[in-house]
This record gives sequence, structure tokens and C-alpha cells, in this order.
Amino acid sequence: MNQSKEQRILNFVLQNAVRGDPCSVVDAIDKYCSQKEWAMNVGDEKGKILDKTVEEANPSVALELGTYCGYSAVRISRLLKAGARLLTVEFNPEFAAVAKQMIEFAGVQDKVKLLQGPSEEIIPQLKKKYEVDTLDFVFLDHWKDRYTPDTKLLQECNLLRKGSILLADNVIFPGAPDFLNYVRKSPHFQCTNYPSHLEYMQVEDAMEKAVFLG
Ligand SMILES: C[C@H](C[C@H]1O[C@@H](n2cnc3c(N)ncnc32)[C@H](O)[C@@H]1O)NC(=O)c1cc(-c2ccc(F)cc2)cc(O)c1O
Ligand SMILES: [Mg+2]
Repeated sequence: MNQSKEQRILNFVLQNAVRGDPCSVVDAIDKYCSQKEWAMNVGDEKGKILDKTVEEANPSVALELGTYCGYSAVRISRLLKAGARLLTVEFNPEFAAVAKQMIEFAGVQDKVKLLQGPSEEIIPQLKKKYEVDTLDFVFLDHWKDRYTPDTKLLQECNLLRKGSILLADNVIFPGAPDFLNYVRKSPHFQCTNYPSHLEYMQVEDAMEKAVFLG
């Protein structure tokens, strides 16, 4: 049975990155996906916006929706302070299996908990099953039409606190128009747009930061 693209990306990392070095894993994925096969990682240009937002949030507890191969899970967790943790949610079992190996190779498995399943099922479990009080940072990078319902779900589950930072990928391409509409119109969010480009392409994209005001 021939390999999937995600398995080819993982193999390239295993052969070209340094075990236990998250930066080398991020660089290897970017090298493969810009030179060999495009893939839907957030990439280095938008990754720099992600880095700055994570540093601003300096989260104790972070959530990622849409792990894919683990590129942004490794990118985020490399910036976390001692004792901080990232919960990342992926519902495709093949992608989750690749991400698990990517996270372990990068040496960030003690900071990252990969939860396999759909976000709409997992979010309501975060408090009781995963001992979360509130989330300091949320990276939305899953199905673009789930951004709005899941943001509402995070609010309903009392998982956001005054100052919680949401960052959404792809608000221009593939696009998340209803999410932009929702957070920009809501009195509970202070929004900032960061124009950028689609990973590994010259297509316009952007990220949206939405700070919860309580
Ligand atoms: C949605 C994917 C990312 C992952 O999210 C998981 N997922 C989904 N829904 C859920 C859930 N409800 N719960 C948990 N996980 C969940 C999935 O299985 C993928 O692994 N991301 C994208 O589709 C994506 C697509 C593009 C893109 C750009 C130009 C094109 F021509 C084509 C595609 C760019 C990007 O930057 C993306 O991020
Ligand atoms: Mg994305």
C-alpha cells in the first residue's frame, strides 16, 4: 500500500531533522512542502505571526484545533514556558498518527497532548476530562466553517477568560467569512487582522487575532 503525503512528510523529517530539536523539525517540513509537495501546514510566513501571538499570550494552557501533521503543535510548544501545556485536537486518525510521531521526534511530547476526535465533542470535555480551567491561547486551524460554532462553544463552556487570545488561520483563503463577521461584530472580542500569504504560495491570506474581553 503506497505511502500518504503525510507519511512522506514525516519520513523526510525523520531523515533530515535532528531528534529533539523542534526548530529543525519545523524547518524540514517547510523545506519539503515548499520544494517537493504542498501541504496545509501554517508555514513559516504565517508561522512568524503565530510565534509572536504565542509569545504575547505566554500561555499556561493552549488549545489547537486541527493538528494535521503536527507542524504548528511543534511550532507552538517550542515557545511554551516550563510547565505549560498544549492540547491539540485532530479528528482524522491517519493525520493524528503522523502528528504523534512528529511531536515525539521533536521531543515536545511532555508539553503536547494530542486528542483524537472532533473538536465539537472534545471542547465540552476539556474542563472535566482534561482538567482545564480556562484557555490562555487558542489556535483555530481546522474546518473553516467550524471556527464560529467552536468559538461559541468555547464561550458557552466558560473556557475563555478576560484576555484569552484566539488566533485563526486562513481567514482569507480558503476563508472564514462568518467567523470574521462574528468576532468583529461581537462586543466580547477585540480583533486585529494580520495580512499574509497562503503557506508556500503567493496567494493572499490572513490571520485574525480575537482577544476575549469577558
Ligand atoms: C481543516 C484542515 C486542518 C486539519 O483539521 C482537521 N479537522 C477538521 N475539522 C476538524 C474538527 N472538527 N475537529 C478536529 N480536527 C478537525 C482536519 O482533519 C485536518 O487535519 N485545514 C485545512 O483544510 C486547510 C486548507 C488549506 C487549503 C488552502 C488552499 C487550497 F487550495 C486547499 C486547502 C489551507 C490551510 O491552511 C488549512 O488549514
Ligand atoms: Mg491553515
